[in-house]
Amino acid sequence: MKLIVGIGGMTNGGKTTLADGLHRSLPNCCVIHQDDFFKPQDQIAVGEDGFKQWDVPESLDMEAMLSTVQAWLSNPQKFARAHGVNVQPGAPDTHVLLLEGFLLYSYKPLVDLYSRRYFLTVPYEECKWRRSTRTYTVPDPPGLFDGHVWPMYQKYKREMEANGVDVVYLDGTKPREELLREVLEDIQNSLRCAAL
Ligand SMILES: Nc1ncnc2c1ncn2[C@@H]1O[C@H](COP(=O)(O)OP(=O)(O)OP(=O)(O)O)[C@@H](O)[C@H]1O
Ligand SMILES: NC(=O)c1ccc[n+]([C@@H]2O[C@H](CO)[C@@H](O)[C@H]2O)c1
Ligand SMILES: [Mg+2]
Repeated sequence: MKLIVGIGGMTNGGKTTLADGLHRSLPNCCVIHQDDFFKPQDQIAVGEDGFKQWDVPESLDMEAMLSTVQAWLSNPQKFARAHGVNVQPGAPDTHVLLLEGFLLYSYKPLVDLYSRRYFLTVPYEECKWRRSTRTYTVPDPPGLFDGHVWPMYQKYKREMEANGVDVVYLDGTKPREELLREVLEDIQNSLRCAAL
């Protein structure tokens, strides 16, 4: 049985933290990080606002991300081994793929492949504060959060809702352990239901 789970939501909602926790807790579980599919810096458009447009789907090579998902789908055992995930010999033949990223539900060819779509959010002030503590491979220039990151987040979330994408919202201000427990139980339930 194969289950694809999306850990999506806003920047600094806690997606990578949650995905890492799930990865450690679930057997035969692989993770694909959307941030690994950013195009090189010189291919990122500069908007009329003067900011590099990182937070739009065009900044990501989503075809490459889809190919990676297809490689997992065609042979999850082989994919797991190639990515250093121990395949449990005696365990039921159950494989989970976690996709983790900030624009998971805006790319049509992927959107129907998820068995479950989570969406982490925190309030604006918390998001802005957490972001200010981070240094990305290309550090945020002054004003990027309010000028680009936040408006694009709102735009693509509105679009997702208008398209009727079914997501489970998670409150990213809850303690890490609580979020992990909640989502882990939910995934384990899905696995049990799918096995019936
Ligand atoms: N449940 C939580 N409560 C408080 N802080 C958290 C929680 N989860 C993660 N954090 C902190 O918030 C910051 C962002 O976490 P994380 O990197 O997991 O988020 P992300 O959604 O993957 O962000 P990015 O947009 O950079 O991919 C980190 O400093 C992390 O330690
Ligand atoms: N990983 C990167 O190459 C990169 C470069 C510049 C900005 N970002 C930010 O990452 C966040 C998603 O995790 C987005 O909000 C980008 O702004 C990433
Ligand atoms: Mg992250």
